[in-house]
Amino acid sequence: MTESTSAADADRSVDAHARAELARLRGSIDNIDAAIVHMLAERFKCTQEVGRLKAEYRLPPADPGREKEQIERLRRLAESARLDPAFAEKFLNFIIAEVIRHHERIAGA
Ligand SMILES: O=C(O)C(=O)C[C@]1(C(=O)O)C=C[C@@H](O)C=C1
Repeated sequence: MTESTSAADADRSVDAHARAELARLRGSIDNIDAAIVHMLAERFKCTQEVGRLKAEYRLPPADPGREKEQIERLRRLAESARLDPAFAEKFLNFIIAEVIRHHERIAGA
């Protein structure tokens, strides 16, 4: 075997290793994304019920006091999980904004 052939072999095996690692990590990412979708679907099932309850009892769609507690709790959880708390807060606010839109639609129906 020549020197250049063995260098090419080494390159190919690094490529194969990198491709295998990428495929493995992407497999886990796909599983995590699926879990997130399922968890969000369950959360929205609960909030749809909350929306119907609030509409029935003429309660306001948004509850800023509850949101403040949720954000404080989620920021603490994020910190202990080494996740950026600002990101966790933004993510929760994004979800809650969508929930409030659903509540408003239910109340207006
Ligand atoms: O807990 C409620 O009152 C809800 O309507 C649910 C929820 C949420 O998605 O967590 C949404 C809107 C409120 O402002 C607070 C919390």
